[in-house]
Amino acid sequence: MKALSIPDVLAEVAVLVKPHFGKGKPADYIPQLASVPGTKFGMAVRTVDGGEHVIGDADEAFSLQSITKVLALGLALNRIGDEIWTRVGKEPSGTPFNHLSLLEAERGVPRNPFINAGALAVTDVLMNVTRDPAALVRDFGGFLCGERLEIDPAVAASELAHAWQNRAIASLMRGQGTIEHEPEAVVAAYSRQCAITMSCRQLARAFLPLAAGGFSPVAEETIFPDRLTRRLNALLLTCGIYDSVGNFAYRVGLPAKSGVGGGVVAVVPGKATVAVWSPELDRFGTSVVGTAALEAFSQITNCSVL
Ligand SMILES: NC(=O)CC[C@H](N)C(=O)O
Repeated sequence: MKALSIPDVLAEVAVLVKPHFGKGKPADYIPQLASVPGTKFGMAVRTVDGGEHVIGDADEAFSLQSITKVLALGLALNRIGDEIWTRVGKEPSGTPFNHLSLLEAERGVPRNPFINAGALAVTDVLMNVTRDPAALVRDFGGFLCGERLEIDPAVAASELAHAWQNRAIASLMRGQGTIEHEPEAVVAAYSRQCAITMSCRQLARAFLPLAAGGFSPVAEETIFPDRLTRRLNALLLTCGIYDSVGNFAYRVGLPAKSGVGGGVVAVVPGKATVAVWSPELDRFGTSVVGTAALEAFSQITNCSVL
């Protein structure tokens, strides 16, 4: 990264993203998320050497949604290791995150752990080690950011009440043997996991091991071996932004994960994590302003890994 100070960069980014408000819209298929004001914008940078810089609504908690899939995968890899890859692949899907078409054609084995099918398979694995996988993921995230986290019960209930597509995915996988537990229980656990909330500041802290060779400066503990950290970043780079991951890599050039709550967290390996939140989404389910902010950040600081 260039020598420009990070607070100056954040201030510049906040100006540059202004024209992008109003171009997307908050998720409406989970009704509880539709009511979050589209004008929200927060951003946090945490550097591996302890720097922390925030701007805007960076301390307001938002719904993590698919960003939790990275934490769940990290837990599953730590608990059962490479066996996870017998249940789920490592390829970009090229289809929307909640689609079934490939799943049926590919015998119930999801393309990757970050589409809904893959995340449901990971939840199913975690159900073998705990009765409450969502609480395990919440507590893991809390450990990584050094603060207690919450699961928003209204968001969890709202998603579960409308989770017909995810029920279909889970049923298909149960039929094919990719998941072992009752589809309804897996979908309920997954919906609760998606409803975990964090602020940008907490999110940047929680993902710091992915920028620091697996070590968490916040928890003062090695979370992942270095090789696994590289592999998680490879998955983020190729599968973290669903079926617009190519466009995101072209514009931002960083491993990252988005969620339909409007959060996006990006990793600058060896240097920092950058978390941004803004609820208006593009048609692929990623924050419009969040992507623009990370694109500006990456360009100004010249931190793209590509
Ligand atoms: N892309 C997302 O954030 C999707 C998560 C959401 N809970 C779902 O399953 O549809």
